[in-house]
Amino acid sequence: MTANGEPAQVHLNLFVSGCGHHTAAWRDSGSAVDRLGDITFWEELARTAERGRMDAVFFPDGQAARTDALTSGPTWFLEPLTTLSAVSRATEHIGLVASVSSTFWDPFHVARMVASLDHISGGRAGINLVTSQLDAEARNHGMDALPNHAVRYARAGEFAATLVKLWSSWPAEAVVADRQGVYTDVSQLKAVDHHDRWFSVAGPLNIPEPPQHRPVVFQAGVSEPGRDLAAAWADGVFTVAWDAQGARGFRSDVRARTAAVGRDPDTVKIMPGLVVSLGSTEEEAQRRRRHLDDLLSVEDGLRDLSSFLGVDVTGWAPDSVVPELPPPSGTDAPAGRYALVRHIVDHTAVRGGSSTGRDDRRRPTVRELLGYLAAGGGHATVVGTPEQVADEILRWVDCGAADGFNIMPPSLPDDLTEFVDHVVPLLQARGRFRRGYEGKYLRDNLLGHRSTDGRSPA
Ligand SMILES: Cc1cc2nc3c(=O)[nH]c(=O)nc-3n(C[C@H](O)[C@H](O)[C@H](O)COP(=O)(O)O)c2cc1C
Repeated sequence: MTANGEPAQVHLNLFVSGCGHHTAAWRDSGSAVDRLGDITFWEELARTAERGRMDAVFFPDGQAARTDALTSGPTWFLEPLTTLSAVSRATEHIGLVASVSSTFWDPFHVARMVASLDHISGGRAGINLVTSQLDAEARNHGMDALPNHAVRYARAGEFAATLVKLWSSWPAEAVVADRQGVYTDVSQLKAVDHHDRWFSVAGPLNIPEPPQHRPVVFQAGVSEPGRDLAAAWADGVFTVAWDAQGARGFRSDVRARTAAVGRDPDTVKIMPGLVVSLGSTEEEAQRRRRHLDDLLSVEDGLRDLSSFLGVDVTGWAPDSVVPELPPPSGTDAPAGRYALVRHIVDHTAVRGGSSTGRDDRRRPTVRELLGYLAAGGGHATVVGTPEQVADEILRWVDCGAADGFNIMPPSLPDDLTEFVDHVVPLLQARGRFRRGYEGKYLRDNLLGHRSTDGRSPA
């Protein structure tokens, strides 16, 4: 519910990933595996998402070739800000969001590139400010390993503060463009003069203020410092949640932190990922999904699962229900991964229902578990009819678990097209999703009129 008692509007982003979020999607005969370097593929996806009136298209990013995984799939992608510059010319309304690493980038570069994208797109740029995750990335940027978590987040906070100062350092009003001879009223320029622990930036930015004033900032970390970073600086949070209960706790915590720093919690939109497989019946949706799961290498999947669990499960039969999980090994297995597998096995409904336990009939089979891990690995998953998917989206929003979702199609473009053609109209018919873009800017469409000037937070 909104403050005036209306049911809340849903927000939807398209979260792109190669041929789709299912790691075996590229092997499907109709996949776009030969188009990953072809800009028209990405333009078409963005146009489909725009036809579905989605808030934004989101391109994740990383800074290392995944040589460990390159044999089993195309894990590369075009550099997102470059790609989005092209996509902006093929679209008119949809927001354009790229991940940017505060660990490897410099705030002046990012402020300049994102301000440029905001100008090019007429006010549709956004970033997902991440702190990066792999030592392999650090080794491409003059480091032996990633800085520790606390250091990464300390730098991220200073990075965000510097970005915001840079974006407002050459106010739009200062550009007079008087052909008699005055281009900029330099008395209105604001020195940045940021000299702190990580960055030393004199400023001002060498581009006038972007149309949105402040391009939209998302954040995607779940740790305490990640949540605090979101509370201080973000307009939205991308998160991962297997069920509504966990998501609800996370959302209320981020909202409380946002209020504690003096910002209106409604100006931070919490958007978990949602993996959606559709069919005109539940059985058809299940069949589509099983088709992708059948393309997975069971051998590779069981090897990865063995490392998650810290015990050898390579002998598990693919089509049997997952056996009782061995206890955590205590030493070898990453605790978060073990907990995730345990949670999926214990809380998953199978018959093609939802990951939330609504249709809880039996535990998943080994192949189904590998499929859940292979498509979004821990993000909420719905396999069902358009009505079931729309119901699930509204159930999460109405119980305070989400403001909307990052839609993660298992296979692209087909699962996106299905979503846009069959789920979006249902949400619109129920009065819960826009039929046209309300605003010119991403910030307006995501946040409504609350912060159109982009000059908050306090
Ligand atoms: C939906 C989503 C998208 C993410 N995208 C990226 C990305 O593109 N690049 C990246 O390095 N990290 C990405 N991350 C990882 C996080 O930003 C963050 O670095 C990670 O969760 C560790 O931070 P934490 O300890 O605060 O959770 C993403 C996380 C989520 C949930």
